[in-house]
Amino acid sequence: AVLTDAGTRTTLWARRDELARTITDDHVNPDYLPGIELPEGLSAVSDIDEALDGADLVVCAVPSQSLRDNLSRWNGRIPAGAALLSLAKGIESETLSRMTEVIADVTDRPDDRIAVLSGPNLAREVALRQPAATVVACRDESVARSIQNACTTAYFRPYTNTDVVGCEIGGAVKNVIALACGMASGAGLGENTLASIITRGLAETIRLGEALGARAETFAGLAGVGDLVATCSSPLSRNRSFGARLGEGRSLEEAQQATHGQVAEGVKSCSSVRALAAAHGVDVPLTDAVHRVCHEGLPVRDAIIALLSRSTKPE
Ligand SMILES: NC(=O)c1ccc[n+]([C@@H]2O[C@H](COP(=O)([O-])OP(=O)(O)OC[C@H]3O[C@@H](n4cnc5c(N)ncnc54)[C@H](O)[C@@H]3O)[C@@H](O)[C@H]2O)c1
Ligand SMILES: O=P(O)(O)OC[C@H](O)CO
Repeated sequence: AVLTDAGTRTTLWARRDELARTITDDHVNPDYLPGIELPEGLSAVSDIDEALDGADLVVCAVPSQSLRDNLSRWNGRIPAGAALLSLAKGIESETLSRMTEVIADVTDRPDDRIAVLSGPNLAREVALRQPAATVVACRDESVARSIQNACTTAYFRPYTNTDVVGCEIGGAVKNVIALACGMASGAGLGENTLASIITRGLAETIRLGEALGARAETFAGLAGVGDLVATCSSPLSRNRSFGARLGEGRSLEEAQQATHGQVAEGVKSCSSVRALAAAHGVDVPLTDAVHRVCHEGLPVRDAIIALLSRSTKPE
């Protein structure tokens, strides 16, 4: 919708033909964005060849853990000169790869044709055309600028950056920290706790990002603190809502069922972020606590006690 509003001719690919037809003919996506009118010029198809035909830019918006599988099926059909843009915010479980690394691995394209878009961009608010800013990052700044041009509208303001690693780590780790905020909120805790989690969550994001080669200042920007605050504060966030259900005492299975098939990326990425941090000798106590609650059955109350009983240290 943003690309179409920006004047960029856009074809959406959907797996279900029926949904593709509803988007093209009725300009709505009732399962995911009920009550929102999509731009008239936006069309959708279920045939991947039709979607990719003549594309200059391929925007990958499937969940992180399915990107490799989808891209492998699309690979031979992506036009040779096309740039690829990732919207996904996660770390692949099996390989601990960032999404642009998965794209490079599968498509064998150079880094300067692969970009990421990340920022405080809750889908429903963007689709409602509420003002928001974001970051388009690519190692080649001219590619980032051309993608910026392709998606700038009166309500959507992208900034460019060349720090791909920082933008991707910011996007993946904020989902894990939003789960932690949801857990605290679901357990009945208030704003001091949430602000402490957000701030210390940012500290561990920066530690991990710098260890991976990111620039610290990226985390002070939209793809860092911007997205972290939006996701940790909003009831629209699937990650925060998922954490809140766990904080209320529901099981992982019950929390999963309540998502109605939508993805809360942090549930899988908490384990991959934790493993990535361990591989680089980086301490990520909040991520570790989220992993233990989600995957080792640790009650939220015990996770809070464990976090607060660590030895004290300078900020
Ligand atoms: N929703 C947001 O507000 C938002 C904002 C910015 C970035 N993102 C990121 O975008 C990515 C996609 O999230 P989303 O919000 O669209 O998730 P979603 O769960 O709302 O929708 C995912 C879409 O992908 C499809 N899908 C699911 N599994 C698939 C598979 N194996 N192969 C192909 N398609 C599949 C679903 O049918 C659905 O259309 C995530 O990494 C998310 O973090 C989401
Ligand atoms: O709904 P969430 O938790 O996946 O978050 C959506 C976006 O990433 C916010 O920028």
